[in-house]
Amino acid sequence: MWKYIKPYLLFAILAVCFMITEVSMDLLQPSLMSQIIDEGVMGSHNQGNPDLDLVVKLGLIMISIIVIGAIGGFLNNIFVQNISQRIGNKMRQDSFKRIMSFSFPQIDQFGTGSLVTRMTNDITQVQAYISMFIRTMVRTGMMMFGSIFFMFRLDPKFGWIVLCAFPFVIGCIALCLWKANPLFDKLQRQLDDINNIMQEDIAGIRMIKACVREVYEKIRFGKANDALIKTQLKTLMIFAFMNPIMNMLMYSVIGLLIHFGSKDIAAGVSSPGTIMAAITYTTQLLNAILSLVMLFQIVSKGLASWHRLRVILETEPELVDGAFNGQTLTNGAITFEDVAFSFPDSQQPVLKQINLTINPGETIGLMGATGCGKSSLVNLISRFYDVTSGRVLVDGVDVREYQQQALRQKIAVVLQKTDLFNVTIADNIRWGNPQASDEEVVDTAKIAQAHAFISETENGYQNMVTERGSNLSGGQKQRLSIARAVIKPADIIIFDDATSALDLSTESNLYQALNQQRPESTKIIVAQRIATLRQANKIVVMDQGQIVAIGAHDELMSSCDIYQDIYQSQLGEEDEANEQH
Ligand SMILES: Nc1ncnc2c1ncn2[C@@H]1O[C@H](COP(=O)(O)OP(=O)(O)OP(=O)(O)O)[C@@H](O)[C@H]1O
Repeated sequence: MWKYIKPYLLFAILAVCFMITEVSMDLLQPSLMSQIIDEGVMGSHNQGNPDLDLVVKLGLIMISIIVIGAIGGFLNNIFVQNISQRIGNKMRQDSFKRIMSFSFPQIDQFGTGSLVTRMTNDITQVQAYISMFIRTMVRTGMMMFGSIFFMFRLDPKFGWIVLCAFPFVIGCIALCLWKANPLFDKLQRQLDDINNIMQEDIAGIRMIKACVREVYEKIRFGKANDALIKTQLKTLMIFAFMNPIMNMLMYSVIGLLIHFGSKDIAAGVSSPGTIMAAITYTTQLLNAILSLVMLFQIVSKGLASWHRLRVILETEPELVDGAFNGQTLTNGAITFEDVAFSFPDSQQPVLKQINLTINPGETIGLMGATGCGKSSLVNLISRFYDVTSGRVLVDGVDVREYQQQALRQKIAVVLQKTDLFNVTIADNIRWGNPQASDEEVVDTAKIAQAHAFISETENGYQNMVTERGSNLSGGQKQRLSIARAVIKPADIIIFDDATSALDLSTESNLYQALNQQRPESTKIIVAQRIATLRQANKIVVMDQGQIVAIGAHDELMSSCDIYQDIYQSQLGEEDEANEQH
């Protein structure tokens, strides 16, 4: 936390100075008021005759004090808000940067909902904590000590009455915080749960409606929401007890002050102004204690949130950058050397003994039953995950030795799941290469077989894509994702089941155009359909995490049983594909 506060230390000191000014002015008021009553109105120094000149003079001083106090409070507020907003902003930026450097398993470990809660709600809590701390801590501390000091000055007896009430006040606050603190942690975790459900449900609303699961999801959300409300109410109940107890304590003190004060007035050793000032100081003290309670609540919440943020800020990225900047002699060569891979937290090997060499410019088809490890294998090339053993080399260099950005600059990937952004079609394509000209965008869309449908839309390339591409068909989304990858000047292009929503003719045109326009790029095509892979230089057949055969279509037809079985099961499609050629 110090790291974030340090740059604003001067501002914080100034804010404290303004607050001291405000509180000092507040503390002077009751004494002045007492003087106005005793000397001005009651004329205690003028044989009982009211001194109106003194009342006007002291009244003007009092107004000046109020104005100075208000200016101090105003400036303090501006400085404090400025500091807390800037600190929150910096924390948000740092957390975002750190999250961007996390590996996929690290993101999974936190959960998207929790990361969003930490970046939003937790940062707001920390901001509130910082501003309350600077503002209320100083104000409350000064008010408490100042009020007690002035009470002793008015009459030591009054000071002792207030001091005797203090152990009860502190005991009451300590008890409440001890009870409430664990609940603050719980509240944040329950907010995580709610955010997770909300995120899943809003993103998957179409599926929820399609499966008529609205009621189930409502119940699931309701349960999480109820749990949160229950904890919130528990916390509120704890603090709801506190205010009346504090009020009771302080009114008892006021009662005692009036009791002893009236006796002193009767005995002629005190005045009504003194009693009034003592009561005002007690009220100021009560308010200070009540804000202290609030401060403790916000500090406890803020600290719980800060702890959750720290976990993000102090989590080291799992994938450590290598030193290599990606300048190689060859472009697009890939080698798997004895690679094995398991997902973190899983003992089950997903890939075993993978040995494979892919030459620059080659087109490789990757096929096999669902779940056999095809995506896992291609994910190792971009270093989305690290191998468990063995090596993956890109252009002769182990991917772990690359600077991650330099490595990924060489590779364009079209993932199985299409993610488009809420910008224009042109900008979605340009995402792969922000420097690309309008002409390049159109040329790439033509390769991806997207130009025709884009041209038919009302605004063409300037048409907005709605969130997650919900205004496009599955095949259109896939084609835009392909265009986004192809526009990137990469040596390697990976299609991970990227054309599953395209008909065979469109798919065939796409690969033909790609081979013509980008002959030098190495292409890896993961697909289930043999028709998709027939033009590949080599087809790699996988089964249960292992490579069981490598060869061209005709070779595999005569030597690989698994390939033959897949061929037989897709015979209808094959005929259609032959017709396309
Ligand atoms: N993030 C993950 N954590 C743990 N296990 C995973 C993860 N992703 C995939 N798996 C498991 O790893 C295995 C291989 O998955 P992978 O996605 O590589 O298969 P695939 O051949 O690409 O499948 P498909 O053709 O269905 O896309 C599967 O058994 C899957 O359950």
